[in-house]
Amino acid sequence: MAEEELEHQHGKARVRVARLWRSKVDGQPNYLVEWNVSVSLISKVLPAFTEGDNSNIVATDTIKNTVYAVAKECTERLSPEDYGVRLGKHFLTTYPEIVTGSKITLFEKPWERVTVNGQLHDHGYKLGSEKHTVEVVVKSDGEAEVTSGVSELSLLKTTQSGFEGFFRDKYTILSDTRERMLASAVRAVWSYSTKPADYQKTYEEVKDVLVTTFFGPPHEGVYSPSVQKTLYEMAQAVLARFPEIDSIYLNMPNIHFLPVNMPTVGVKLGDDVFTPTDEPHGTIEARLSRKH
Ligand SMILES: O=c1[nH]c(=O)c2[nH]c(=O)[nH]c2[nH]1
Repeated sequence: MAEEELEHQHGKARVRVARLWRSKVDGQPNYLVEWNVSVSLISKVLPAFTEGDNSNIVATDTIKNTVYAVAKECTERLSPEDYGVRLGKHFLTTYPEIVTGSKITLFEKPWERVTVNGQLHDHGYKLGSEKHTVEVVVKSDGEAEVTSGVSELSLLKTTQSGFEGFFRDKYTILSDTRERMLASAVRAVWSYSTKPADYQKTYEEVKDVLVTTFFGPPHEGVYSPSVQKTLYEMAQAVLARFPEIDSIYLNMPNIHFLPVNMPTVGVKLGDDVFTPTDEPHGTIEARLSRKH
C-alpha cells in the first residue's frame, strides 16, 4: 500500500436546543432562545477508521447530550457566540488526551417577544425572519476564533434602483433601466480582530447598519446603480462603524421582480404588476477586508 494520510473529523449536526431562563432578564420575566447546533471534533481516533478500534471515540450521541448539558450550565442569558465558545472549549478541556480541535456552527431561530395591546407579553413569543449565525473554531492551544453572521435578511425596495451601462453582446436582451424593484435575501458573515464587548449588541448593530445602508434615509432613500455597488457600500459601512470587525462577506442574491407584459393581447402591466421570481436569481457576493 502506498503511503497515505487520512484527515478525519466527527460530530453531530443540527442538534436543536431551546434554553429558557426563568429569571428576570432585561426587565422581562423570562427569556427564550432556540439554537440549532452542529459540532465537529478533530480527535485522535485514527485507529477507529483504520483498525475498527473505537476506544477513543467520543460518541456522537455523547456530543449531542453535551449540547444540552452545556446549555443547562449557562445559568445566565448569553449570546450564541458565547455559548459556542463555551461548548467548543468544553470538548478540549474534557478530553485533553483525545480532542485537539472543535468547530461549532449554530444559528438562532428568531423567536421574538410578542406585543399584545401595545405591551411586551410576559411569556409570549412569535417567529421573526432573519437568523443569527455563528461559527466558533477552537484550536489545539485552546484559542477560539469566532465569526458571526446573519442569514435570510430579506429586504425589498420598490424604487431607487436601476441597472444600466453593462456589457452587451449578441445574447444580451436586458434593457437599461433606472427604475426597478430591488430585493434580496442577504447573508452576511463577519470576523473580529478583537473580541467585541457584547456579541449580541454588535449583531443587532451590524444588522442595523446593513439595513440602513441598503435603504438610505426614510423619505429620499438612496439610489442603487447595481446590487454590486450597494453590497460594497453595505460592507464599507460595517467596517467604518466597527473597528473590531476585520472582514465581512456578503452574499446578496438578486431576487427579480419582473414586470408583467402581455403584448399579444395588447395589455401592458409593467408599471405595477410583477412576477416575483427567486429561480433563477442573480448571485452577487464579495468579501471586504481591512488591509494590514
Ligand atoms: O444589480 C445587478 N447586477 C447584475 O450583475 C445584474 N445582471 C442582471 O441581469 N441584472 C443585474 N442587476
